Amino acid sequence: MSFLRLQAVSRRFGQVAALDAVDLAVPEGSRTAILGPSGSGKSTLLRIVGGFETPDSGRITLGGDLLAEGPRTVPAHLRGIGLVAQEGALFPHLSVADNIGFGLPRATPGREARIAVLLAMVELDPSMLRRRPDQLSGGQQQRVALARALARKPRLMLLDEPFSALDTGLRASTRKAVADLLAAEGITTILVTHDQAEALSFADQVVLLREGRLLQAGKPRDLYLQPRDTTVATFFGEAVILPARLSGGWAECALGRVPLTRPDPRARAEIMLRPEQIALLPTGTEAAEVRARVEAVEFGGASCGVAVRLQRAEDGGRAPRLELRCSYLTAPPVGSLVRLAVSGQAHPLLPAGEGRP
Ligand SMILES: Nc1ncnc2c1ncn2[C@@H]1O[C@H](COP(=O)(O)OP(=O)(O)OP(=O)(O)O)[C@@H](O)[C@H]1O
Repeated sequence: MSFLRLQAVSRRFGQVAALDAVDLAVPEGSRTAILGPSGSGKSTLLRIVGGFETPDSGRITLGGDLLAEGPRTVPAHLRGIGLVAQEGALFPHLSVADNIGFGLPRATPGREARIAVLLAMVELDPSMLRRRPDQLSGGQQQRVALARALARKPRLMLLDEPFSALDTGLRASTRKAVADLLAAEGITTILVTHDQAEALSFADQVVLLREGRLLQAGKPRDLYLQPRDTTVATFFGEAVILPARLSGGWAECALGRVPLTRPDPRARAEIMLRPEQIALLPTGTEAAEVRARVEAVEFGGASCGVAVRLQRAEDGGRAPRLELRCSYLTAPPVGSLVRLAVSGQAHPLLPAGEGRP
């Protein structure tokens, strides 16, 4: 059952529809990542859920309680929602202990012990309690901000790009620590991020917004392997998109006959595969094999980009060029002939804008 529910939530700023009739269901204890290009409405959505912004129309409920019905809203401090912002926004003049304990009244029994437990939960050393925020690293500051948000035992945690100021290694380890902690505590969480890989690895549900509209919501694997249309497909990484004839759950395309992820009643459609589904192998002697000529190889560390031109076209068009990947250890030379082996299924795409939820 969904814990947080948004129904037809809209918000305009002058001519701009920051959110346009967004429906969203977030199950209890789950982690949802909101993703989208700059200006797509991610922060507006988070701020409306947190109670820092008011919707023009639509309805929001949390655990059955009404939070907003159009512009009539419950104030932020009565929602039981925690927020960790991009820069942590710690109080610079307060110690770590006082930052964490900020929302706990001084007279709370066991206050000091609770602060110590919260610090341990975010895996910081007790010696840090007396430090000020400027004596901590960026990752440590974000952990303190999380501990502060956890102190009031929120029903819902909102994370607004909390890892974006951290460098790559620290970012991954902090993200994992935060994800593990929130899962262990069973706290329903919404993360706003620009980072596709972060969204796919952090969340149970990924939501893609564009221009205030929800393009697709689903499990990370489904958004990656079964995107609704080309926009969603290319947002989540490199995609091989080819025209195909469809019949009986199969696609006939320049890569041969490939099974579909689901039956599709259309006779023709574009299909999508991820580059890692296509292996580059030495050519054999089979006449039916799919062959391609290597046109370019780009070294990229662990994996190389390999551009190949298929030797066959569908319907007499120009043979497609595919951008594939392989290990630098097995990268074929430019100009050589290779065989392509497809694994998994191809996903039929809808024309842009069709069949939105
Ligand atoms: N207070 C405001 N006044 C006017 N326009 C606003 C306001 N807040 C947001 N907008 C506009 O609403 C749209 C959505 O903004 P929002 O900040 O939600 O996007 P975002 O996806 O979070 O972007 P970013 O990734 O750049 O933070 C943008 O066009 C933005 O300019």
